[in-house]
Amino acid sequence: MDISLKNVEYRYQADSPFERLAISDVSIDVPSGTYLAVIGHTGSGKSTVLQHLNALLKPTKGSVWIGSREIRAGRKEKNLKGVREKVGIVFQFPEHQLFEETVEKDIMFGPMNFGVTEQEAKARARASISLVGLPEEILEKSPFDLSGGQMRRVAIAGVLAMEPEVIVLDEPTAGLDPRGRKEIMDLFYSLHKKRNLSTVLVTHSMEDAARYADDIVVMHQGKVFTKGTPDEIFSNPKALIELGLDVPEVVGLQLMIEEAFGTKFKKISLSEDELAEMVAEFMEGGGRQ
Ligand SMILES: Nc1ncnc2c1ncn2[C@@H]1O[C@H](COP(=O)(O)OP(=O)(O)OP(=O)(O)O)[C@@H](O)[C@H]1O
Repeated sequence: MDISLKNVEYRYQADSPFERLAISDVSIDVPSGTYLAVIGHTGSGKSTVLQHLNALLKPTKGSVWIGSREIRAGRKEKNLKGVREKVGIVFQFPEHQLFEETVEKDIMFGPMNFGVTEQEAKARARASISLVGLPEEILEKSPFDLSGGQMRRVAIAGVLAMEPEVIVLDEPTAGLDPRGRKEIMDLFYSLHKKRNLSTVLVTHSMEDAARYADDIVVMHQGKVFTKGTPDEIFSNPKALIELGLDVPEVVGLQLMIEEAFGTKFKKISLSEDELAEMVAEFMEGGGRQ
């Protein structure tokens, strides 16, 4: 299922004295099966964009296509259950939304809310708990007896149990230790690859954007500043640094070497091996390229 934002504007509390323009003229495509990262400084509009992807917010100008359904500004939209079911959002700290007395009931809640039978919801709970790498026994436990990392996985299992066609991740690893972060990011990447699950990742981590995404959108002050492949985006690291963003460590190293020698590499690379080769060549040439 493709998703497409076309010239979207969104104003919070529109037509009130508290109106606030959050995003404007935002056009973003998420073709079926792609992995898109959305990066940008705090307040640049990432979460606002994200909530348009399953019609939690409706544009105040422009339109959003979610599969064959168009959500257009100024039009009353009825029955959005269908699109909400197909686009699962993992919000920041999703474990804060756990509330049932057992893990199983928590995971079953979403599917049953969308009309899935109890038996089918139970089967989905078993399947999704194993997808997130937890043992089946955990289904009988209270979510509140689990560790923080396990709670996060249970909350993610709840979204996966909806069997979405697109998954949207808002800083899904916030608050986890580095190992937990990598495990969760690898889990989403393998779901993306194995099931061709379209994935949209909102992140402050340039490393994750560079490592996992096919395409990156950089938001700045409510607009799309630039978009492209990781190689394209990070080939101009100074533009990102001027926006107050980090760059991946390997790109930062290249900038440091360039500054130290006062010369430029022919290109910026995201691969550590390529960097090692470039540095070797650079040194052989006496620090000139
Ligand atoms: N509920 C709201 N009411 C009014 N203004 C809001 C609301 N939510 C966000 N905004 C404003 O909209 C703009 C974009 O915010 P948004 O949360 O989309 O940015 P963000 O890039 O996701 O930030 P962060 O990285 O901090 O999550 C900001 O100016 C913000 O203050």
